Order: sequence, then structure tokens, then C-alpha cells
Amino acid sequence: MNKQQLFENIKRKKSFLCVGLDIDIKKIPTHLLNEEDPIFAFNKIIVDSTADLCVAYKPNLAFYESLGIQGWSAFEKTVRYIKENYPDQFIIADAKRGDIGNTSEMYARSFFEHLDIDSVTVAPYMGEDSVKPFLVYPGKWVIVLGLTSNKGSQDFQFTADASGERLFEKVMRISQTWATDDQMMFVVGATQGKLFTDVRKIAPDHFLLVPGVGAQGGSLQDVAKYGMNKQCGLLVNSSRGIIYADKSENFGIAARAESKKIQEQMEALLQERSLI
Ligand SMILES: O=C(O)c1cc(=O)[nH]c(=O)n1[C@@H]1O[C@H](COP(=O)(O)O)[C@@H](O)[C@H]1O
Repeated sequence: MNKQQLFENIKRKKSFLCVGLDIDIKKIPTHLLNEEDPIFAFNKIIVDSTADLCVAYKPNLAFYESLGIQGWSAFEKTVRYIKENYPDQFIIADAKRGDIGNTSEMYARSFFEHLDIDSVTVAPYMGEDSVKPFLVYPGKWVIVLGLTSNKGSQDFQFTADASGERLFEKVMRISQTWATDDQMMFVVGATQGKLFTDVRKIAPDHFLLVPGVGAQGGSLQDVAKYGMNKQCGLLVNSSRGIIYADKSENFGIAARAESKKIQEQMEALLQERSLI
């Protein structure tokens, strides 16, 4: 999927919501534990309940890998289920990979060859040769960590060099020379509010993956105010706020209601900017 297609999906669905599939086996309704694959059974209901309200899904690998082979199998089944039933969805493997080139090549193979996933999150700390192996797949995306949503983002990301350039700015300025904005996005946490203005100075046209609304308390209004561009340019993720909106057997209905609430806010924000 390219950038224009992603924007078309956003306009058609009046939504730039990404549903985070961060499934903790300890938090899913107990009746599902009798299923052969409880995590996949949970995901199927979440996806079927939300697919018309969102444009992307983001399974975070940690939640699957924590269960070993069973978790990886649930991850693969989930990706295949989305691809087969909702081919317009943009799938993000949130894996935060990145290693020497030879190793990154293997990570890229597992997400883009073994599985036909659209994008993978990558930590840029190891530099160009750790990111480039993900960029040789036409139509596939790398989502580089820019300015993260967590408290620890203060530890390194704001450190400025002699010229005043902060580390997150340097990361975003340099890494965008490795690929076009049809292949690269940046992660910017919703909790960073006004700083989206600074991000947009460096990356005016890139799509941003924005986690941190919902459970982490980031403001969708601020993200749109300071971060939206002429192609929307935002994929706003919520995981726990949607998937655990209700912990009973009604979790699918509750996840849909929560997604609908966010989608309606997004529709209003897109209208305000005359994008729909
Ligand atoms: O790369 C990410 O997606 C990410 C970056 C970041 O800065 N902050 C952040 O929360 N995330 C991920 O986004 C999701 C947020 O989940 P909730 O806080 O439950 O909505 C988790 O999968 C996080 O690992």
C-alpha cells in the first residue's frame, strides 16, 4: 500500500484509527481459554467488530512472543485473517527491530516474505545499515522511532548538540534521507502534544504512527491540531483502551463502541481540515 492509498482509505472510512492488538492472555475473558487458540479467537472478534472503523491494526510482537510458539502461531493466524478478510487494512508489526545489516535482513524476511505484513517498527539507534534491509521491499514500510510516548523519552531524545538540534530531530532528519515518505513513517507519541509542531518542521509530509491516546492519556485533539497535514498524515493507535474496554463476554461490542467514539472524533477533525 502506498501513501495515497492509505489516505484514500482514511477518507473513505473517515478514520485514521489504528487498533492495537496487544493481547495479554491474563486479561482476556476466561470463556475464551477453552478455545484451541484463545488469542486468535479474541483477535478475530476484535477485528470483526472494528474493521469498518479503522484503517490499520498493530499487533505488538512482545505480547505474542511471551507465549512462545503458541503466541507466534496466534500472531501469524491473526495477520493472515486480516489479510484475507480485510485486505484494505494496513498491518503494522510492532517489533522495534534493528541490528547489523546481516541480521536486519532476517527480520525483514520474516515480516515481509514469510508474512505479507505492510510495515514494521524499527529502532534507529544502530544507524543506516540497520534500517536499509527493510527498505528493499516495494510497497513495504519502515516505521522509525522518532519521539516516543513514554517518560523515558526525556532521557536521550531531547539531548541537544552544539547547534541546538535535539536527538529526535537528528534521527528524523537523517533517517528520511534513506527512503521516500512512501516507505518511511515515524513514531511520535500522542503524549508529546505541542511538540508535533517541531516534528512537522522536520517531516511535514510523512505519515506518523501515533500511540499514546487512551491508556497513556495523550490527546487526540492536540495530535490533530499540531500534527495533521494535507494527507492527514496520522495513524493514531489505541490498544488497551479498545481491546479491554470491557473484560466480559461483551468485549467485542465494547471495543466497537470505543472505536466508534474515536472514529467520530476523527471524522470531525478531518472535516475541520476539509480533508473529507
Ligand atoms: O512503537 C509503538 O507503537 C509505541 C511507541 C511509543 O512511543 N509508545 C507506545 O506506546 N508504543 C506502543 O503502542 C502501544 C500503546 O498501547 P496502549 O497504551 O495500550 O494504547 C503499545 O503496543 C506500545 O508498545
